[in-house]
Amino acid sequence: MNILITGAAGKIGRNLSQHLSEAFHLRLTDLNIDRLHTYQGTSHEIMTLDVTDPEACQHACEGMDVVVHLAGDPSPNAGFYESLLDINIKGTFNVFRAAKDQGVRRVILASSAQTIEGYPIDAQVYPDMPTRPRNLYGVSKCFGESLASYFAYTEGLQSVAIRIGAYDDFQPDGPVLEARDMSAYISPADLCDLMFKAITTTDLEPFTILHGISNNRFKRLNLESTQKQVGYDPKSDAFALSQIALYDSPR
Ligand SMILES: NC(=O)C1=CN([C@@H]2O[C@H](COP(=O)(O)OP(=O)(O)OC[C@H]3O[C@@H](n4cnc5c(N)ncnc54)[C@H](O)[C@@H]3O)[C@@H](O)[C@H]2O)C=CC1
Ligand SMILES: O=C(O)[C@H]1OC(=O)[C@H](O)[C@@H](O)[C@@H]1O
Repeated sequence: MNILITGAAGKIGRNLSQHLSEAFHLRLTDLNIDRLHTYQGTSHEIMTLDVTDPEACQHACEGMDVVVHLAGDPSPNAGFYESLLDINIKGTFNVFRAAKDQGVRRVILASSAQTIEGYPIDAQVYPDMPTRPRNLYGVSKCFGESLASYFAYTEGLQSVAIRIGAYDDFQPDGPVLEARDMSAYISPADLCDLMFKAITTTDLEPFTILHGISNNRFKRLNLESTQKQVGYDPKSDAFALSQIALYDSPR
């Protein structure tokens, strides 16, 4: 299977690319490909891609089976005109448009827990509840989900939106996470597992929303449908990790 990854040089992209490189042929793209030099001379491709350029997106999607769209401004404080409009909104449209035009079978979108962050902190959110973003970054991810649904049901391009939570490598000597971030936490290993399953599961609906958090004792997003739809089996629990951190290395 040929897989295009946008934003492959970013925090999530570097980890995911490494994980997927054993099983698939990858076309790794980013605005800045310096951090992808380790793939030079391998069977994988490296390509500079600015997702705000529609023609370049068409070229990048040629011959691909699946697109994993990670490129974007990941900051919940990002400004609308400063970056969200061009990168997260127009860029995401360019990637979906090109994927459809070039015959890609499935697009996986890096959506976010920020699509529902406006719900009260003690509410657990299910995928079929209306979105409730608390910032314009979350709004840009809601746009991405609507776009994915449009391409799925109107244009026949299967799509999956993964609402990624607080992605991080838990460092025992790092800062203590707040309760919300622990309930929305996803470990790199769990996200890699979920992405792999989003790529390989065959019997999905045209458009699917998956919840990307770990098996945290208290969960900001409910995992039942995600587990059922793709067999997601998360192993990490931020609350357990944090107790280990608190007891093992007093801060
Ligand atoms: N890190 C997290 O906790 C979460 C991240 N996400 C989403 O996952 C995706 C990846 O996030 P991270 O890896 O954390 O962010 P990151 O900032 O580390 O990586 C994003 C990558 O996109 C690239 N990029 C930016 N503008 C571009 C453009 N115009 N064309 C092509 N590439 C461009 C950057 O060079 C960077 O390598 C983003 O879409 C983000 O919104 C969603 C939920 C949580
Ligand atoms: O909701 C969250 O915790 C995360 O969501 C996101 O989409 C952001 O990119 C990341 O900076 C946040 O930490």
